[in-house]
Amino acid sequence: MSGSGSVFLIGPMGAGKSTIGRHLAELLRKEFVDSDHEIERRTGASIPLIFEIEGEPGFRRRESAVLEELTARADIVLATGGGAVLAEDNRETLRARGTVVYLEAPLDTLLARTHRDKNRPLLQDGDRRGRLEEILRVREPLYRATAHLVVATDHRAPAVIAQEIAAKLREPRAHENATA
Ligand SMILES: Nc1ncnc2c1ncn2[C@@H]1O[C@H](COP(=O)(O)OP(=O)(O)OP(=O)(O)O)[C@@H](O)[C@H]1O
Ligand SMILES: O=C(O)C1=C[C@@H](O)[C@@H](O)[C@H](O)C1
Ligand SMILES: [Mg+2]
Repeated sequence: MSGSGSVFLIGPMGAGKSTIGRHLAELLRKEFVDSDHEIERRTGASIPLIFEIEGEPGFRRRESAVLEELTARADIVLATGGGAVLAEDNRETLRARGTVVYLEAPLDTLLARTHRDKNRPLLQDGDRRGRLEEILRVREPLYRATAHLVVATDHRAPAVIAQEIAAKLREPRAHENATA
């Protein structure tokens, strides 16, 4: 963890990174930035279209470039994309430049929260449960290894979770807990 004052939210699709991030930024009086939105803004294309044209590898290259830039900023709350932890460079950068908070939720909750959304190309059609299960199997250890703090998000409103994160961030040394 650095002294940048920035907070980076990680976790799978539907964990609430974008939603909770906005609340948290307001509470902490920091700027809120969403890396998925930033990628869309810079390319002028939606995430599904980027996946369609450039494939997942193309999207991941854009994601890493945007993360490299955004994580260098001080005093922001950053909602990362669900796959941000897949690249080792991203994991190292996140951990070194801010306090990393893993928002976790059980599979059924994640499925319910991403049920209607058409903006997540990795969860369209077919066996959504099977795909999300596989995604979690691969990523869960990476989320844990990258996080300074782990926060459960099930059965609680985003604003309440944001308050809990803000309180934890105020605890001396709490965010120094290394899970890696
Ligand atoms: N704690 C919560 N309780 C109930 N619903 C929630 C909670 N957090 C988020 N949601 C809802 O779940 C959906 C997904 O949340 P959000 O878009 O913030 O997830 P995300 O982690 O940013 O996902 P992605 O990685 O795909 O960007 C939204 O409709 C949001 O309103
Ligand atoms: O979990 C993922 O791999 C993704 C999550 C979203 O935030 C977007 O970054 C994109 O849909 C990919
Ligand atoms: Mg999001």
